[in-house]
Amino acid sequence: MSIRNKIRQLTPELSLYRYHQIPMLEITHAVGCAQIALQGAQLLSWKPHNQNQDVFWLSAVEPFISGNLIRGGVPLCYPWFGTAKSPIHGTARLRLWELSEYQLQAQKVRLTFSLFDDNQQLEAAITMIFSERCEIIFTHYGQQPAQVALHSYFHIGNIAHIDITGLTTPCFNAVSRQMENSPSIRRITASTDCIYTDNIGTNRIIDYHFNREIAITHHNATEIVLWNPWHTPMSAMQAQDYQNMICLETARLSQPLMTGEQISVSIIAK
Ligand SMILES: O=P(O)(O)OC[C@H]1O[C@@H](O)[C@H](O)[C@@H](O)[C@@H]1O
Repeated sequence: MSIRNKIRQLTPELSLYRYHQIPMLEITHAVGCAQIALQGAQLLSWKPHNQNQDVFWLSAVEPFISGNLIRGGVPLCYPWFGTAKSPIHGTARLRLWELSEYQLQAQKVRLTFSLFDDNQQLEAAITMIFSERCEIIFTHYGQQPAQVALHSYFHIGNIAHIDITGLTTPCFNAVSRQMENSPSIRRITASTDCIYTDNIGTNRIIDYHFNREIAITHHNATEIVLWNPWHTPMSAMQAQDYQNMICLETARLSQPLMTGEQISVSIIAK
C-alpha cells in the first residue's frame, strides 16, 4: 500500500492527503509549497517560491503514526511545555485539529486550524499565513491558563556553520538548571537546551552553508527556547540529523496565556 493517499482536492492549490496514518494538507501555490499535518496542526514544510531549501527540518525517518509526536516542522507544545505533566509538551500535538477556514489570494494563503474539546468547545486555533514570509498565530480559547511553545525546527546546511543573532548573553541552561552566559552571537557546538527571557524580538539564523538568513520575529512571547540534542538519541532522529536542524522556539512559559490571548511568530528566509 502506498504511504501517500489522496483524500480530497479542496481547490487547485490545496489538497488533503494521508501520509501513512496522518492526514495532511498540501499547498502548491505561487507563494510556495507547504505541508501541514492535521495532527497537531503541525506545519511540516514551507518552501517559499524563491528558496531552494525548505525553511523547516523534518525527519527523513518520521513514521507518521497517529498519536505519536512528529519530529520536525513546527510542533505545538500546548497546554503545557516540557514534563510539567505527561505527555511531554502537552496533548495538542498528538490530537487532530480541523481545518476551519482557508483563503487563497494571488500573493497570500491563509489557513486556520481549530482544536475542539470533547464537548465541541473551541480550545485553541492556529492561523498560518504564507506570503513572502510565514506567520503562525496561536490563540488560546480554553478557560484555564495555558503554556504554549511554537517549537520550530529550522533547516540548516551544517550546525558547524551557523551564527544565531539577537540573543542575550544570560540564559537558563535547562539541563544544569543554572543561569549561564553565552556569546550573544551564538554558535552551537554541543547539546544545547537554553531558555532566554530578555529582549525577545528578532533572531537571525545566518547559514553560511546554505548561504541564507532566516529572520524569526517573536510576538507576545516571554521565552525563547534554543535546542539541539547533538548526539543524544531522540525518537525519529538519525545519528547525523542534529547537524541539519536548530530549534528556536517562541514560547509563553512563565506567563501562561489567558483566554483569548495570542502568541505569534513571523519567519522570512532570504
Ligand atoms: O522529543 P520532544 O518531546 O519533542 O522534546 C524535544 C525537546 O524539546 C525542547 O523544547 C526541550 O527544551 C527539550 O528538553 C526536549 O528534549
